[in-house]
Amino acid sequence: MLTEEQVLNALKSVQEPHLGKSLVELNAIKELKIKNNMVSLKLAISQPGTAEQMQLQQEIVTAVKNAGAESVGLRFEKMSDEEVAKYGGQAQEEGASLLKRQDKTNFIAVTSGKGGVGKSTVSVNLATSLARLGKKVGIIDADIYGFSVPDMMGIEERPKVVGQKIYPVTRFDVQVISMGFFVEDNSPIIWRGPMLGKMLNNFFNEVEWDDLDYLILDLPPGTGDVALDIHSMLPTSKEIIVTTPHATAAFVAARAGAMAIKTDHEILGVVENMSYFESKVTGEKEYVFGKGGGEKLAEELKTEVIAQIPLGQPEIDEENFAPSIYDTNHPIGEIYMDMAAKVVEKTK
Ligand SMILES: Nc1ncnc2c1ncn2[C@@H]1O[C@H](COP(=O)(O)OP(=O)(O)OP(=O)(O)O)[C@@H](O)[C@H]1O
Repeated sequence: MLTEEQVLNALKSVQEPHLGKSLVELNAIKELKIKNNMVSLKLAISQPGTAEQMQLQQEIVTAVKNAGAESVGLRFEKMSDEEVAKYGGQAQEEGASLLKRQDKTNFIAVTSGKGGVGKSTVSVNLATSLARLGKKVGIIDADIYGFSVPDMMGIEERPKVVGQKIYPVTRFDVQVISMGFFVEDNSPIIWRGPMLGKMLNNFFNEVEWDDLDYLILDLPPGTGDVALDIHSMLPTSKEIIVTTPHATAAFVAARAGAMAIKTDHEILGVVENMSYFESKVTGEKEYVFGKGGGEKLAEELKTEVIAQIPLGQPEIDEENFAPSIYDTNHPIGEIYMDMAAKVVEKTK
């Protein structure tokens, strides 16, 4: 069994990037929990949200894993100015980077255990509905293995690039950035882990986001590298988990949820998609994919079901073509508006 002492020992060799002293020497470890060899750490550093933090994260994870940890969850906070001054550094000026605006922007990661359950559909409709409620909203299509947000929202243009800066495309008052904007002809991309994290980091730092109340992250399904990257890059991000009502789907989704719990991320709720089919004629509900998966998952993750979305398709609007966006007067559009209102309530 891994002990606190072993973890601290391992961290003696890791230096705070801006102060040039070890994390232990700086008293930077504010919280250390170990459960079944899974380590969770809270650290105070002088300049959170910089590229150096990414480097530091990797060093910490490597060191603690080498000491015997199975997984390492990290949270960062800003060291007090007094401490920074004491250790010989200078407090950093507030910059424009999104990662430094975590107090102003609510980051909401939309995840699922497996593909095809409607995670992207939920993400784009949540984003659009929040914008319809008057919120300033952005969305990052981080589902690098299957980016679909531009198509779903009917976006044909590409972001403007001026020098080093990328300007998101705005559609339905939502600022949109997708991996799909940066690959030619839908060609399949094979991403290596570090490249992926780097790309995401660019999305946070090099995209000129306008003010944002909400940034929705459409993550790849599962509990892989990207989910982990997001968890450590955005300590304040909250999570919505999408599942279908099928028991197996809910079981797989529970794993994605377990990751959020392990890394201390708040789960805003479960969305059960494809919950039922409602007959337009009789109004009768048919539970095509089973029943109760969302409820069961919510119970397991100690959260609630914030929406049950039936099977259905948006009306096609030739003028304003967006194949996956529901209108506010569509019954499913109304469900999404209710869900967005719940999200606003929960993130107040
Ligand atoms: N409630 C629904 N009723 C009918 N079709 C739906 C519903 N939700 C999603 N779909 C359809 O199911 C397919 C998969 O949805 P979507 O791409 O949103 O899933 P995903 O979980 O993001 O998948 P992936 O991880 O593969 O990107 C799409 O064709 C979408 O239009």
